[in-house]
Amino acid sequence: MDGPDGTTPDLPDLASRALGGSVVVANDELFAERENLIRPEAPRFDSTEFGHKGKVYDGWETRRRREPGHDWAIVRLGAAGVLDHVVVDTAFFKGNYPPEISVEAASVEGYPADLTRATWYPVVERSAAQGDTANVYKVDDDRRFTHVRLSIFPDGGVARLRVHGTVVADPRFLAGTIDLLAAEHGGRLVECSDAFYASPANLTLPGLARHMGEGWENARRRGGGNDYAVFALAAGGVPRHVEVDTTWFVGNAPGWVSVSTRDSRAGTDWTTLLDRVEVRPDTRHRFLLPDAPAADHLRLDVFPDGGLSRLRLWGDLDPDAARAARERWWGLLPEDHRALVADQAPV
Ligand SMILES: NC(=O)NC(NC(N)=O)C(=O)[O-]
Repeated sequence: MDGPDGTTPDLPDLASRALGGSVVVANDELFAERENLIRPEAPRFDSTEFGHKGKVYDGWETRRRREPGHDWAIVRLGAAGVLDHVVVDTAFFKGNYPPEISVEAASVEGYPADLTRATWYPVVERSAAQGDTANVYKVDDDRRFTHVRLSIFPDGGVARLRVHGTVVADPRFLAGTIDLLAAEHGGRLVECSDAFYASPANLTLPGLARHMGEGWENARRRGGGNDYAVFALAAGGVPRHVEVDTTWFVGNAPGWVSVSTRDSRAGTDWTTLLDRVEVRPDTRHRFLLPDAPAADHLRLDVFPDGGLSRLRLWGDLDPDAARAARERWWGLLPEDHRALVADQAPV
């Protein structure tokens, strides 16, 4: 189902700090720090809070411009990918929002010091923005980008920048035994029974959860049945072991869990890898998966309900998936990036 203006809903925010994004540089941030732009949580506002430089805002805010020009900030995406839509959220910026914005994107190899010298491609033309509004802009560009540059005309404040899209991992780093479920590798939530408090997509974020709110939490189940989540793996591969982390879930961990996989490439049905097993609260469990078949989807069942903070499926890409990942990456690289890594072209 489409979202507003043909956007695809439920795609991850590639810029989010939760995925490792960073606001690398901005030309000005006198009133409010650029880093706020990519905080994962919703922006907040306290009408009574003033600091040394003026009203405190949970966002990025530049000073009133007294000369021609405009303000800008560059964001390194936590995970590179193909962009679907950008949200420029001006929440609480009412008399000081930018009336117009534009967004460009770049595909950068390595870690250059000066990102202003990258090749920047327009992905959202200069467009009107409203104050105190989550402004949504569709992106129609099939290339894979690593960075975005938000420009605001002429100046003002933006609470959050969300860059929703599909992760396309660099296949050179998908070697060896990796977490086949990780969002940063391209793993994604396909469906779930209940995300009342927080989405199961959180289970695939990098690092450990810092509190219960960073995991998946469903509501207390009052009827029959059990809660579940289905994920597409980053790429097809052979699972070695699974990590089921209930850390922070003390009074609301599941009683039992099971894990199944299937290979949609071969059209196979679900195979149970981990039969219903009892789990403990606040514990990182690891279960070996000997003789697991190749798979590209995973289903987690929790009984009867309950939350987890992380789910990892460690395994190795199979040769077909590794080849497909390299061809996809190469096909989506912008021309200037392809020229830099010509020796990496798939054979
Ligand atoms: N009340 C304000 O927001 N004023 C100014 N901004 C801050 N942060 O104080 C301004 O001029 O945009």
